[in-house]
Amino acid sequence: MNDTLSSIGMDLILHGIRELQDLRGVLRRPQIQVTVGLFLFVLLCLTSYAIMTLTRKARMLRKFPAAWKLPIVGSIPLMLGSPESMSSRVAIGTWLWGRVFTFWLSHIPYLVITDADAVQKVLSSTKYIEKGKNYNQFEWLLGNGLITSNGHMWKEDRRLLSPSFKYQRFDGFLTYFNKHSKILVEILDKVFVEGNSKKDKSGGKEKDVNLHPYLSRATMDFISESALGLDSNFQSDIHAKFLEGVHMALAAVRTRVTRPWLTVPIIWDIFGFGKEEKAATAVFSEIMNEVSDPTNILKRREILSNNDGAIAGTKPFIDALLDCKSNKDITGHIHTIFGAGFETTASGMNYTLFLLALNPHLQAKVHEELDQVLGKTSEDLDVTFAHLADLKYLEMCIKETLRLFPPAPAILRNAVEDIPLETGQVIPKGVDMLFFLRDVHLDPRHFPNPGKFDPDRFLPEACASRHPYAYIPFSAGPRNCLGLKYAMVQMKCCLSHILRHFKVSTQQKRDDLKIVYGMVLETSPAIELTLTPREQ
Ligand code: HEM
Repeated sequence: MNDTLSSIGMDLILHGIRELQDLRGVLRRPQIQVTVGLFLFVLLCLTSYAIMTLTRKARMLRKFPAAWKLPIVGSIPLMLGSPESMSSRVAIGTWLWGRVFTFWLSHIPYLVITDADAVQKVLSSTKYIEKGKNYNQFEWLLGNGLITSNGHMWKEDRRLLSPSFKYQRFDGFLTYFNKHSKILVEILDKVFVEGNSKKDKSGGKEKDVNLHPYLSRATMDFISESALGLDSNFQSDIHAKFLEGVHMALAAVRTRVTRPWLTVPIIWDIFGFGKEEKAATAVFSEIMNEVSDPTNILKRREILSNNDGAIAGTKPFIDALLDCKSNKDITGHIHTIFGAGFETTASGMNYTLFLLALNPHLQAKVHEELDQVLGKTSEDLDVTFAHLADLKYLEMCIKETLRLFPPAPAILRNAVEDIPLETGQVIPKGVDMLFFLRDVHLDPRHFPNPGKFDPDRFLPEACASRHPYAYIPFSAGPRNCLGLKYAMVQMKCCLSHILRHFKVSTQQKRDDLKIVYGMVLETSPAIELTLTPREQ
């Protein structure tokens, strides 16, 4: 009996193999290959057409204007082109389809939002605080903490971190900001005054210099000491490799953001991006492991218990974190604060200096204010909170800069439920919403002649009558930037030191620069400036 069964089984297997061989033979014929290929293609087109038109999401999204789309690839062809042209393509999209439109990344729909009313509807709500799906690719920089977390975890983290970002706690931070700003001024003095900047070969004139790396290193020192209470001395050259790594990794993020079809892991690796990205992020991780090493945390605990090394009144972020259950949690939060806090403020300051260089008459007003508030002499002076409160025009210049060059150019949210808009349209549950902050800021309904650099837009009376969500460089609502006040104090303090000592000029024009949307807003080419001592 068993023999009969096994021989039948054997026959069946042999029969199956023969059938497969026949099928392979058939499939080898070119006509059949073309037919099967065509069949699969049509099937794929029909499936993708069905997803883009018949699903619940698609039917609800039909109420919104939509970017042109094709079966299978969706609106991806509109993304082809250099990363530098992405910002102008968003602007063209806004012009063609309005301030809320749908964009299909293959079969995945996104809603691009740059309308202040729609922004307010989503960002002001405590319900719509879930981040979009794409944040995991930023984990190397931002850690696995507040910025990338969702739901219950986010609420816990926000509750834990919020007290340490209270304005009253920043008194001590000013000590750090003053100390490292003075070091920065000394370094810049060497670069520009002691002739270390390269001469322009053609005219023998001083060549403009990219200040961004100097500003980044200074902001790393600010954040390092504010977070840990320990001086990591990033402005010395030891960490030069680190910035290189960060900028390489940011370039990889730019590629990911602007060419999402490359980010399928296998394609990413085949094109060699994976290797490059790993090498770049490894440099950053190395530094992160060093600064947020548990031994540093222990050292900080020791300083606090001995109370001998801490600057009086200074409470670094880590003090608020020492209640965390594990050192691993503390390390994660420190990583997030670092990642969020250095490139953003370095960019904000670089763009402010650039726009003041292009507008010497406005720069003169800043200098006048600095002379009035801080005194004309170049004597060593620490900027205090009282000074900062009086530096109103400088603050208006920074705010206007963040409107035109918001360092964090875009944010993502996921619709955890249907979101009805005032217009009658409903954002369907599950769709990712993409907010381009610079494009929100360039709406002429809220900022007439939007491209013009005009700090007076931030006079109190002008702000009072403006739409509350027309200006959102730090995002807005319950999930806004926790470091907003910290960032403003830090940028004002550091810029007042730089501008007290130097006049800033540039040979570049605004039109020479292309805006590049990545994780941080960049320009191509990089901004280059010349600093001249004011006392000369
Ligand atoms: C000019 C400087 C800065 C700008 C323009 C800026 C902008 C932003 C934006 C737009 C977000 C929202 C991100 C999103 O929803 O995806 C954000 C979140 C955040 N920022 Fe900033 N930021 C700046 C500086 C800082 C600094 C210096 C720190 C820390 C010291 C910081 C800490 C954070 C944190 C922790 C979050 C996450 C908040 C949450 O999800 O609850 N930021 N920032």
